[in-house]
Amino acid sequence: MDILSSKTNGVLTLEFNRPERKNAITSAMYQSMADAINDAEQDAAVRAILIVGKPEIFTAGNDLEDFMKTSRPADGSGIEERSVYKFMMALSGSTKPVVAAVAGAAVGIGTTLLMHCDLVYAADNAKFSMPFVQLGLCPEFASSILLTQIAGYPRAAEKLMLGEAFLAQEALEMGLVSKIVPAAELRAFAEGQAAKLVALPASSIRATKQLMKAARKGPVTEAIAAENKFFGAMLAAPEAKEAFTAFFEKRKPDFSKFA
Ligand SMILES: C/C=C/C(=O)SCCNC(=O)CCNC(=O)[C@H](O)C(C)(C)COP(=O)(O)OP(=O)(O)OC[C@H]1O[C@@H](n2cnc3c(N)ncnc32)[C@H](O)[C@@H]1OP(=O)(O)O
Repeated sequence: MDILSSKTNGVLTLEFNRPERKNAITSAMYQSMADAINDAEQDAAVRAILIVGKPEIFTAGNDLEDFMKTSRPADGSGIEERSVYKFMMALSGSTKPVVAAVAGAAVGIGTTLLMHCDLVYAADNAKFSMPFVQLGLCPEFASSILLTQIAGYPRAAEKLMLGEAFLAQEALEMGLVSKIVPAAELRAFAEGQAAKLVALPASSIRATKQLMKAARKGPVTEAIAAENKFFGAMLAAPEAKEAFTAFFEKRKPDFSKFA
């Protein structure tokens, strides 16, 4: 099972469990997380959701083999049928509070998804990156506007254009994470925070989350649609093919031949 899913004491826990591939996320993994979150939405016994990885890796982002294999319409149409979209819509639309605990690398969508969670805890070994441009791609799932809101334009531009990785302390300073926790304590700490949410009045949590997210709902939906139009075309373009091939050939990509 590449995603471990369990419901215990009012918490749905989703755990990335593909360490041999650095928890890279396949279509099947997105689908299984989407199903679990949608199921939790209908289950009054679930009062919080916790997303975790392994102590050494949160996730290496979208599986690059999946990116290479999957052909999509270049105009970005049909996004609703894709499992990554189903997962991100389930996550960003969830009325339950979502806690994320990040240890090790959180790459690409691994960092993007955090912007759709409520409480984000980082281990002191956490490392974030959004190397979309390095892959010949562009930001997705509203990271183009959410990171800008969180971190301010110049810092967001540095992270989204240069795609350089940044550590837990910088993520805390820019407002991407709620707190840094020693790596050995991260899981227990995040579970404790989720347990606190479970004990609080669910209706108050729901209302608070709805109010806090209301202003960004429309812009997020619009950004996702706009990003997707670029993303679909870029995924099929030679720049991305060169980047994916270079990754698996363990060499630097050569973009010099593309205008
Ligand atoms: C819509 C969503 C968009 C996105 O999410 S875009 C982002 C896509 N992700 C990436 O570009 C990250 C690619 N991976 C990495 O950069 C590195 O990995 C890490 C920094 C995460 C870890 O580096 P290290 O510890 O040196 O591990 P390793 O030797 O590179 O990886 C171990 C095995 O895991 C496979 N793997 C790693 N990431 C992915 C991936 N994203 N998709 C598919 N496979 C992946 C490798 O190939 C390798 O495999 P083998 O042992 O056979 O050489």
